Amino acid sequence: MSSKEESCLTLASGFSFDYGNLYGAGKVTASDVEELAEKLAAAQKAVETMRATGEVRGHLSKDGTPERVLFTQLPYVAEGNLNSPASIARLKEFGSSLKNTVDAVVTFGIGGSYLGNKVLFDVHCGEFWNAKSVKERNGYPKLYFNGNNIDARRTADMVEHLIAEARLKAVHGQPNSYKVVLVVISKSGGTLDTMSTFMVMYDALKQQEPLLNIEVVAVTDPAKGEKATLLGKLAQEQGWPTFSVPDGVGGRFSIFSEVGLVTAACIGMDIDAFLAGAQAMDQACQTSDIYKNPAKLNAALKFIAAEKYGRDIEVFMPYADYLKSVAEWYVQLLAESLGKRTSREGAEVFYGRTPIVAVGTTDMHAQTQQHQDGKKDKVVQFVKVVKWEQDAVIPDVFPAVSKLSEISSIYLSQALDVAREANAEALINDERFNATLILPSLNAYHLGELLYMLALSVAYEGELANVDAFDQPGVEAYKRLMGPRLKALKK
Ligand SMILES: O=P(O)(O)OC[C@H]1O[C@H](O)[C@H](O)[C@@H](O)[C@@H]1O
Repeated sequence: MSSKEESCLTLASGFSFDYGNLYGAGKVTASDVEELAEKLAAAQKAVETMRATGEVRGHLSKDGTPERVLFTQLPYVAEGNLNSPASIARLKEFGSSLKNTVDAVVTFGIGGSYLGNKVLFDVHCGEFWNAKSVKERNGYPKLYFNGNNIDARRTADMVEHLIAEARLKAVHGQPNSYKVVLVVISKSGGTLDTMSTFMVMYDALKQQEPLLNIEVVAVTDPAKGEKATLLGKLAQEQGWPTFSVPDGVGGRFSIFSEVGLVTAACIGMDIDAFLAGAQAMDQACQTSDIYKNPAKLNAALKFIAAEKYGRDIEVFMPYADYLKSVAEWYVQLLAESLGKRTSREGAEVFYGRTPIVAVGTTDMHAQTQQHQDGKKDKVVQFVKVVKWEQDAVIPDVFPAVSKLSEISSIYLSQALDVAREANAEALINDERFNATLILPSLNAYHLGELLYMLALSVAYEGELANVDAFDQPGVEAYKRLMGPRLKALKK
């Protein structure tokens, strides 16, 4: 099992996990994995139970009551499920209703209410979406993100920018027709970052009426009455349409729920393909054979790499600019799921692998020195895209300059891949563990596979490390200090 060809798990779709530089002699060995057999069998059972019933041993909600974990249901669109045919149809209708009628959408959210949405935007829209014409955007609106920080300058800039756009439209003969939809996303419904920037922008843009028209959509916990979130109550009072962050789906798993799908709908991304990719991955991960189950294998190898070989930093390094946000999404997933002070029985364990964001080739010119020569405490997780939709050949524009002429006639994607391969090989030549996730192309389906595999992987690793992968009690410490200080400021 240690030869290169055997150390690559490939699914029917072509999605692969190449773990040859993480597994074998001098790396995590087959006997390391065998030694873990008992824990792996228990983890398999626990994940199966979670999938069937939502029950996860020891998992409690913020208020200390047992809470189900339901994200594994999200890829399955069915009557009575969290994503039902009716809910998906409603999302699509919402997306269509924006076409050629809404100029810009601003989504407000942070953490799990932002990071996944940014991934979908980057992969579907790329960097220049907002600079494209309505026709080039297929009628869909421009899309901006806010609330993912409390940044006064950027928030003011965004207000100014939207007003300038509305004025420009007026100058071009369409006065008072600029329409903005503010999509406010918060599971808890009261997050400072999200709500403060929303309130600033809502007020500033409202003051510009009728130059601008504002509509608000809320995405929050669907509880009604007394239990409704602050955002939910506000939406009810103001008559704003709402979408749900369902019970049992934590923020960092919510990309497959209406949280992520509402953004997908706003930009015309293929929701069905995205969920189909996630579903295919969920099915692939139902086998107990670790060498056929990508999420379980990833979890086991990384867990052993950390516990036995001290490699408890994971550098997530896609070779693609538009996948940088996947690395940022993964930071929350790994940090909040596995960075835990105590085991499920309450003993201090201080578990966790520290996530680092990197992008190839960019960070080969910045971080790689450290990965290659620094402490041997990392696993570098590469992501490779096989087929690029656009791919330029480097032209021989300066034939007299031999160094430049030498790289001509090569595709940019080939140069990128050679760089990745060389990086991976140089690292493993010095026993620096790495692995590569391979996407046949950058589309909604393979993105669904990738994100779901990573989400399910932390569920397995939580079991192996015996920590609750679905809470985040550590984030309450600063919140307890912050609350009274905010109140004091008001006085
Ligand atoms: O969706 P919200 O309730 O606004 O929460 C946004 C984020 O807030 C906190 O920081 C939590 O630690 C995150 O897990 C969560 O994703």
